[in-house]
Amino acid sequence: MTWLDLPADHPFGVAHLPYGAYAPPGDPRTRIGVRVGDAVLDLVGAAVQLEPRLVPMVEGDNLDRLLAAGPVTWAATRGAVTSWLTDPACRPVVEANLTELSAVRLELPFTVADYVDFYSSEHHARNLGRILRPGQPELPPNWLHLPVGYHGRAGTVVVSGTDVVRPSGQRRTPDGDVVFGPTTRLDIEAEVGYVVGMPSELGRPVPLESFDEHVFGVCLVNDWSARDIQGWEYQPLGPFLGKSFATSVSPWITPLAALSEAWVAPPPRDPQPLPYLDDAGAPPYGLDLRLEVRLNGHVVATPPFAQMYWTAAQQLAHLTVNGASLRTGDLFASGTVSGPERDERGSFVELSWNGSEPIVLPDGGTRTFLEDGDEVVITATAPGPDGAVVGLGEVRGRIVPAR
Ligand SMILES: O=C(O)/C=C/C(=O)CC(=O)CC(=O)O
Ligand SMILES: [Ca+2]
Ligand SMILES: [Mg+2]
Repeated sequence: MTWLDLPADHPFGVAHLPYGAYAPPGDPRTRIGVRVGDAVLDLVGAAVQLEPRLVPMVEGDNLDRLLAAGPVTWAATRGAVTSWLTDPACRPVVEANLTELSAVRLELPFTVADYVDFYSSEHHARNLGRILRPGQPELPPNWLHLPVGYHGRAGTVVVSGTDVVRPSGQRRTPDGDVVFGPTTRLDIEAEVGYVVGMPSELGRPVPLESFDEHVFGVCLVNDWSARDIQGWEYQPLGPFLGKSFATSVSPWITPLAALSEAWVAPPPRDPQPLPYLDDAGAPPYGLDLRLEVRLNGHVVATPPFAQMYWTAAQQLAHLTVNGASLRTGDLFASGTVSGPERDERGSFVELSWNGSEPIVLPDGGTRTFLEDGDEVVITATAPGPDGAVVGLGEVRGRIVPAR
C-alpha cells in the first residue's frame, strides 16, 4: 500500500518506478529522477535526507553511476524508493522532492557506450526477405542459428522528443542512376532496447544465465532507417549511413525488477541452438510487451514482443561469445518487432509492403514512407502485478526537412 494518491492500475505506479534523467524548472542541472505517476522524484534529493548511504551511487547528471554499481545496489535503491513511497513517515520528504512531469526537461538517461542492433523477429526478417530479396530464401542461412546483428552509432542515440532531420545520401534510382539527395524512403523500426549496467571482462564470454547480473533495464527504441540509402550501401558490410543518422530512445528505463510478471517462454526453436545459445534449461527470457505505433496520432501497428525468436539473454550471450567485453551504458536493441498480422508490423516498409500498399489514415490521408512534419510515437505496456499494467513510456520523434 502507498500513501500516494495514485490509481492502483496506474502504468507508473509503485510497482514500476523507472529511472530517467531530468532538469527541474529553473535549474539547468540534470539529475536522476524516478517516475511516480505523473510526477518525478528527485532521487538524490530524497536520498540525502532518507538514505544517505545511497547518495554516492545516485549522484551525477544521469544513471551512469547507478548502472555501474551493479545488481546489489540496484535492488537496494529500488527497495529504498519503494519504502519511501509506502512509509507515511517519509511522505513530507518525498513530496518536497516531487515535480510535475509536465514541468521538467527529460534528457538522455545514460551515456550510451556501444550500440548494437539485432534482427530477432522472425516475422520481420521473413517480411524483409520477401520484400527486398524476392526469389531468394526468406531467411539468410545463418538466421536460425544465431541472432544476427550489427554495431550501430552510439553517438547519435537521442532522447525521445528530439526532432529527426531527414538524412541525405546516395541512392540508386529505379533507372540505375546513382544520385545524391534527401531520402525518399524514410522509415521507423519499433524496437525494445536493453541497457547494460555491469561491465564484463575482455576475453570472457557472458553466459545467457548471467543476463540479470549485467542488464539493468529496458526502454523503447525507434531505429530510424532510410531505406533507399540502406538498400544501396548495405552489401557486403551491412547497415551504415542508412541508420546512423539518429536512433531515438524512451526517457524512462524500466528496471528488470519491475517486469517480474512479464517474462514468458520464447517460441520453440528449430534447429536447436548451439549450447551457448540454448536456453531450454534457463528461466524464460521472453517478454510479454505489447507495442503500439502511432503516426500523427493514429495507431498504425500493434507489434507483439512475446514472439521474438531470439531473446535478449541469447543476444547478450552471442554479443560476448567471442570475448568482446561489455561496458556500462551499452545499449542493445531487439530488432524490429513484427507479428504475423498485417497490423502488427513494426516498420513502414512492411506496413506499406515497400510502398506498394499505402496505409490509409482515418483522416483520409495515405502513407508509404514518412513525410516532413510527420510525428511517430511508439509506446508499450507489460503485465504488472495483480492485473495492473507497467507502461514503458514513449519514444517520440518528428521529421524535419533535410538541411
Ligand atoms: O533485411 C534487410 O536487408 C534489412 C533489415 C533491417 O533493416 C532491419 C534491421 O535494422 C534490424 C532490425 O531492426 O530487425
Ligand atoms: Ca533496427
Ligand atoms: Mg539507428
